[in-house]
Amino acid sequence: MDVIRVQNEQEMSEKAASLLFQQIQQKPHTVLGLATGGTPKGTYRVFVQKAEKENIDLSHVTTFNLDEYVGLLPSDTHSYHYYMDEHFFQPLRLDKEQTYLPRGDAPDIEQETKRYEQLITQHGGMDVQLLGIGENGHIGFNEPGTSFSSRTHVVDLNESTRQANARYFESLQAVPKQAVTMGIATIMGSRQIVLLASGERKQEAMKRLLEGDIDESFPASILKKHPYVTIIADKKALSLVSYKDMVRG
Ligand SMILES: N[C@@H]1[C@@H](O)[C@H](O)[C@@H](COP(=O)(O)O)O[C@@H]1O
Repeated sequence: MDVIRVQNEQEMSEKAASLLFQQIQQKPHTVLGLATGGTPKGTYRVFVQKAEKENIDLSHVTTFNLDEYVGLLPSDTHSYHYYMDEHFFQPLRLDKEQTYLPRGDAPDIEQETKRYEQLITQHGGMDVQLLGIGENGHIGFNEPGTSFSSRTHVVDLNESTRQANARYFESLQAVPKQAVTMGIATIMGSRQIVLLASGERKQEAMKRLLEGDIDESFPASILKKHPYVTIIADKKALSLVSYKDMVRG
């Protein structure tokens, strides 16, 4: 894993957006794997600004998001569909046919997990997958204990994850109890992975990621087995990491 240490969230966002642009420049038909949460918002903002300013052609890009809450309509302001429309798809004027998320409102949710996994396969998998990290090491919504061989599936969200995400809802009760997420093997199938982390809230997770063992109790640890992972993290997120020699920037 290549670790790039940056000063702050802004620098993290600029570096991440640049990586995405480089990828698209090299391969206009790029399949991007996208993430939600607070962490990638800055990356999307910088990306949108640069795409507009430089009039970058994104017409051949396809996107697949990691996850979606079960039971929310795409029009629900708390859904990841809505988040992506607001921060990325609409500002970039991407077509519905180029942007995919699992449907949390599908009548047959198990069937939806299979459909989504097949769609990813049909598109040849992701070229670059953007990831955040949960405080408990989850990636996508793959909670601790998820099999490393998992494909897109339905998960019961941990109480700690629901609490961490309650800030986006009116109350903890309003946070859905389930989600559809790409599995860990689905994520690992991406040809490149870029994991972002910012702020003190992530310092324990980054320490365990960089210094701990590969274990299903900490889902992100599997990334150590991927040949092409770039971690872009700010000083605060890396403040507990003692393997300074792993860290450049
Ligand atoms: N499903 C998302 C993850 O993809 C994200 O990485 C995590 C961290 O979110 P944040 O970036 O807001 O800390 O939150 C959610 O659980």
